[in-house]
Amino acid sequence: FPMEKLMEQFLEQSAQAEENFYRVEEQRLQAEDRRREAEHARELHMLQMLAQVFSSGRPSSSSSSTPKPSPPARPPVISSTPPSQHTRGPPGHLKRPASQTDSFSQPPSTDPQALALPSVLERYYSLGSSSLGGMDDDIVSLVKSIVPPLTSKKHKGQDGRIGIIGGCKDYTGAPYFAAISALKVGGDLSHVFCTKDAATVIKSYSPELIVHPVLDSPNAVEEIEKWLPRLHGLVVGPGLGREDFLLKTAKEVIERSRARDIPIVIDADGLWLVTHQPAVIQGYQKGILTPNFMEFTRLFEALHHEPMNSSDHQRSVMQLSAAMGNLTLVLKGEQDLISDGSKVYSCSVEGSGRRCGGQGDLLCGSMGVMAHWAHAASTAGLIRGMNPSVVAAFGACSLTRQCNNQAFQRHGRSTTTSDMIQEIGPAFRKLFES
Ligand SMILES: NC(=O)C1=CN([C@@H]2O[C@H](COP(=O)(O)OP(=O)(O)OC[C@H]3O[C@@H](n4cnc5c(N)ncnc54)[C@H](OP(=O)(O)O)[C@@H]3O)[C@@H](O)[C@H]2O)[C@@H](O)CC1
Ligand SMILES: Nc1ncnc2c1ncn2[C@@H]1O[C@H](COP(=O)(O)OP(=O)(O)OP(=O)(O)O)[C@@H](O)[C@H]1O
Repeated sequence: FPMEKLMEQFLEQSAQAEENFYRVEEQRLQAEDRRREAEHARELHMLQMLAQVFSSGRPSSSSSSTPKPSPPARPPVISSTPPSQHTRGPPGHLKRPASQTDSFSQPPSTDPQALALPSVLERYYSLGSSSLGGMDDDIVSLVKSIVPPLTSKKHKGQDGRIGIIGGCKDYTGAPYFAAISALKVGGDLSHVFCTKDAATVIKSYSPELIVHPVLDSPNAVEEIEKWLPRLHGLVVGPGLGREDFLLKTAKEVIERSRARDIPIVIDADGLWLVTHQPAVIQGYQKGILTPNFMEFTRLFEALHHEPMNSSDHQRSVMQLSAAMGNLTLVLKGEQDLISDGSKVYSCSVEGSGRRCGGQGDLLCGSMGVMAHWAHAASTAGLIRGMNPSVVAAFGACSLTRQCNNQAFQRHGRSTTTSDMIQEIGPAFRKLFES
């Protein structure tokens, strides 16, 4: 019947049309695959180039305890520079401060690969900070590798005996925060060397701390020096105050700790001392300074005898670190900028908008322990190609910010540093043990 024939034709035509559709769709998908593969290969190539640039710019970890000779007059131009120049792309919290001068800029390039590099770098960094992917992943895995395993073979003290130089009549909270944070991160013993009138107060906060009321005694340096052979790390400054006698004691303790090759983190009033006498720590590769913006500006202007260019923090951090003899420097802020004078690392782990006092004490206390772990790991050959002080700084910054984030989720506006300290364990597990 004609009707049957028509139907047959119709079915044939629709089968044909369907086949054509699938053929075209398959071709389209194959073309898409080829395009993706080409893009992937190009990015891989760019990342390899980037890795080469980074590895050629990395400082040697073997130089950890040897003071470097004279610092370069101008920080070297290295791989971290391009991200500071890009103007499009990453979300606000990932952006590097834009360079205002051209002293860090590369000459214009006609090489297509070089032209493509900024966009890959941009992607590389934007993968980085918020998700702990990309470059942050590399450093986070280094931080993981310095964390000592918990085994039944160890005795008390092996995972870190940390000394805090600070605590006076006015400030008892700061040394407590630093010392308890050192313990909560995984250090075994925390010693606080404070003034007599601060000691009972600090002891009463916590039975976990060992408190020595010696900082204002006439033979303070000798009293503290007795403990130095037992200490793995020193944190100088939280709640120290600025009295001349206390600063003089702190200075001599730093010098004697340096002579013993002990990692030293300097914060708060310790930075006041460094601002007036930079030589006390200059060139010491196991030293880390942790200034907030105010402390950084003071230190920068003292060393450079000129106002800081506050629109290019990245450059200023490199400059100051170089002027301090390639000391590791952490400029705390919306992003923490970490540099040992050769390049700048940014830690942007999400924190919160809550800025209660004492967060810097948590940071420097935990950094004291991590500095010990990082240098011990470096000596054991566990981390290569990266300055151990930078690894420790990055670890402590990530941890502090993560604690801030977690505490804020629970307590919101009423978050205090004590709430953040409660979060050290879970935050540490999340970042470094998962
Ligand atoms: N519970 C305790 O015991 C605690 C004790 N602590 C101990 O106190 C001691 C003194 O330390 P410190 O930081 O208050 O002194 P200092 O450097 O003179 O700064 C003061 C001025 O700087 C400014 N300013 C600060 N940050 C800034 C920024 N990011 N960006 C810009 N500006 C900034 C700010 O100026 P303002 O905004 O008020 O005009 C502020 O007035 C030290 O021993 C420390 O350990 C603390 O650890 C807290 C918990
Ligand atoms: N705007 C910000 N956003 C997110 N985190 C921040 C911000 N500012 C500082 N932090 C974090 O808070 C920590 C302490 O930095 P802060 O600038 O409060 O130090 P500080 O002023 O020396 O502290 P303290 O009150 O102990 O003296 C750092 O680890 C930093 O990462």
